[in-house]
Amino acid sequence: MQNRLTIKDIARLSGVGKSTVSRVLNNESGVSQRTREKVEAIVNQHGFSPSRSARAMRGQSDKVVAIIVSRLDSLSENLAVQTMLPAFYEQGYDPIMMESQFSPELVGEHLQMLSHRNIDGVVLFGFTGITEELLASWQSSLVLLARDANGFSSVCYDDEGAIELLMEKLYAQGHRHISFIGVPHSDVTTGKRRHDAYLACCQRYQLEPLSVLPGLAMKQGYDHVAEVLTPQTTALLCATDTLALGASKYLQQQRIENLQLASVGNTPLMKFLHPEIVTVDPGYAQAGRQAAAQLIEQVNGRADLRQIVIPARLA
Ligand SMILES: O=P(O)(O)OC[C@H]1O[C@H](O[C@H]2O[C@H](CO)[C@@H](O)[C@H](O)[C@H]2O)[C@H](O)[C@@H](O)[C@@H]1O
Repeated sequence: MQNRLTIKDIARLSGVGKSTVSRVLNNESGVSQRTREKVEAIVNQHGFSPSRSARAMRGQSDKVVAIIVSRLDSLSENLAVQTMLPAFYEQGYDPIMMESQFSPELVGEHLQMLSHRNIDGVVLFGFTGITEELLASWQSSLVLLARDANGFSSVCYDDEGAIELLMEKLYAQGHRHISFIGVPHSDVTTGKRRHDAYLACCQRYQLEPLSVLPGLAMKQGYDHVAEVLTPQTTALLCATDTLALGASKYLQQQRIENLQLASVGNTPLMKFLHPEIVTVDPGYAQAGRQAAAQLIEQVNGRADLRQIVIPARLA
């Protein structure tokens, strides 16, 4: 019933004009107490709420934001979303969740749909293939997470810093044969930046690098870890906790016990299963909070576009 009634119907049922109903709905002055109560009674009786399009035409906000994650099963993205949601709720925003599956086409479709729905803003977990052109009309109402783009607000992780901290720690522990399992360079952040940082550290510490870059999936960690294990290897640096979980299953099955694992993530699952692992916290929780705060400030005209980088820290 709620969706079928229009302001015109409420006006007719209340015996007043449309503009009076509009004033009551917007809590504006110029309406007598008696009329206000009469209109409110009709509104409540019929569970009426003005349509999205009517509100949009009046330039009013629905206080709805969209969060486009890349994968609903990503541990790291979930940690960021977990702090983002309360930050939005606190400010009266209803978040809706969508998934891109790393497809720029799907992001384009989602954004097009959202632009028809009077959405206030979007937090987009960015990835390789997302272009400034694709996001062009969202400049003031979008915050990118995990990736930056010219002319857009973003909250990024310090990929190089995270690897440097881990390499420093492993080197200080006496490891001189540190292998690396990561993600292909087509993925600029988790892939290229983390691997390049590993190679640079190997050069700095005069270590022989040995790496394999299978991808983001746990099974890939399991399937490929053997390729970087030699009789000399004493430590294995994993670009993500998920890869480390896959690798550790392999090590367990093969009863390889004297290898120090290290990874970027510090996710609760990793801490629970492998408290002995050396991890770096890239700041997923902080990133979620900051992205939500930036978006809210931005869409309310209280903040300029900002590029934020969350510092990594040893856990
Ligand atoms: O295995 P996960 O818990 O999913 O963590 C793996 C990495 O996920 C994130 O990076 C990936 O998604 C980003 C969008 O959120 C994308 O920009 C990046 O290219 C992907 O690799 C996260 O940013 C990394 O810190 C995680 O290590």
